[in-house]
Amino acid sequence: MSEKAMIRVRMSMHDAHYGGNLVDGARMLNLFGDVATELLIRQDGDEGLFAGYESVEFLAPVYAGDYIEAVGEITKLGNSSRKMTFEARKVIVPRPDLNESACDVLETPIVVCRAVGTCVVPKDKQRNK
Ligand SMILES: C/C=C/C(=O)SCCNC(=O)CCNC(=O)[C@H](O)C(C)(C)COP(=O)(O)OP(=O)(O)OC[C@H]1O[C@@H](n2cnc3c(N)ncnc32)[C@H](O)[C@@H]1OP(=O)(O)O
Repeated sequence: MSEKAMIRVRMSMHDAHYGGNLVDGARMLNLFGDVATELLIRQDGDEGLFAGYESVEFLAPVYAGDYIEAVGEITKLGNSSRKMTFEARKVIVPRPDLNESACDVLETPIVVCRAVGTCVVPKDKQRNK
């Protein structure tokens, strides 16, 4: 229906929250929020507001040092609602087993999180009618 939006971010030691430098799952929702904002700006010329998620799945662990690509697209346009799907994928991983600075680009990205959610842009703020 609409174009996709994508951001790519490296998880830092600041993002690590649990043992073994595991990153909090909420960090993926933080990325999806920025993807949603871009989708809404492209669709409506407005940042909009996130109303809610109907599903969130954490499918693989994320660690400090991983590069995460978060993508999303609008799948349904309501009057003021915009339903979206999101996917976060791990595309680069550290290789501490080789040495402290070694990293690999993954031939096949690992899907770490999927979500479906709805944002709202009130009618009077939609600028791309
Ligand atoms: C991009 C990321 C941004 C953020 O993260 S912002 C920070 C987090 N979000 C917020 O702080 C938002 C707080 N919530 C609100 O301000 C309000 O609450 C809303 C503006 C989200 C909605 O308020 P109202 O417009 O008065 O609600 P309605 O008139 O009942 O519904 C408007 C449209 O939105 C759909 N909708 C409302 N809630 C949900 C939901 N929880 N899940 C799915 N859809 C929802 C409805 O159906 C309808 O749709 P239809 O205009 O197309 O007919």
